[in-house]
Amino acid sequence: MNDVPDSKPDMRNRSLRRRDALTGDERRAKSLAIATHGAEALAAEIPGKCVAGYHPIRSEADVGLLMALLEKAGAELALPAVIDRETIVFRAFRSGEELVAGGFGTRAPGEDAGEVDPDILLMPLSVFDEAGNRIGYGAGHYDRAIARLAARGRKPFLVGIAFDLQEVPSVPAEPHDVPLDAIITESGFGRTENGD
Ligand SMILES: Nc1nc2c(c(=O)[nH]1)N(C=O)[C@@H](CNc1ccc(C(=O)N[C@@H](CCC(=O)O)C(=O)O)cc1)CN2
Ligand SMILES: Nc1ncnc2c1ncn2[C@@H]1O[C@H](COP(=O)(O)OP(=O)(O)OP(=O)(O)O)[C@@H](O)[C@H]1O
Repeated sequence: MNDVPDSKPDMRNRSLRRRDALTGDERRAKSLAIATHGAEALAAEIPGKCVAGYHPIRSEADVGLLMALLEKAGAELALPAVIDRETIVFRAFRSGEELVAGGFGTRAPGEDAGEVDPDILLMPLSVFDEAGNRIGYGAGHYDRAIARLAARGRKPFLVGIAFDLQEVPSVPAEPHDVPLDAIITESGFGRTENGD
């Protein structure tokens, strides 16, 4: 046996291969369960809060229904838009509003939508562990957005969104990585040790 730790890209590739192998029906059923768990856990504290979700790409969990439920519970919504290779911003959004190409295959509100600082980030994950360490797609977009919000004194509640099959025993954390406060999968909503 060897004790060499897995590289982040290897862990990401393996996890994304498992996620890609889900059927459309499985993804829809699991996304529905994620919406139910997320709405139940977050609805009470949501009125007036700004929640940034995402428009799914590749085989990501679809948080469209969760966003709509949170909007109904009183949330303002936002979606990320890529403005350059290193930077995403969050733009205000209402369910059903038209979106434009948002970079990297994503869809986002256009430039005329107001830029907002979210209170809650629903973050798509490639890989995660129980402690709330995560790997995204490797661009550092979310890490930098969180650092930028922190520099303005904002500390959004970070909620990872993934399927159970994306969990691993341990994700190697680097100094710039900010751990998740909570994780929602099809089996439930769980706060991590950071999210108390
Ligand atoms: N749905 C969704 N929207 C999002 C993100 C996301 O992860 N998911 N983002 C999260 O930051 C930002 C966009 N950044 C992205 C950065 C890279 C890739 C991507 O697919 N990159 C590589 C794959 C890398 C790999 O497989 O190792 C590619 O282009 O193929 C996608 C989005 C904001 N919006
Ligand atoms: N706060 C930051 N400031 C500057 N560079 C950063 C910051 N956070 C991450 N980066 C850079 O971004 C790159 C990708 O980081 P990492 O591998 O952690 O991506 P990731 O967590 O998969 O991406 P994401 O945050 O978009 O989900 C790295 O080269 C890293 O140095």
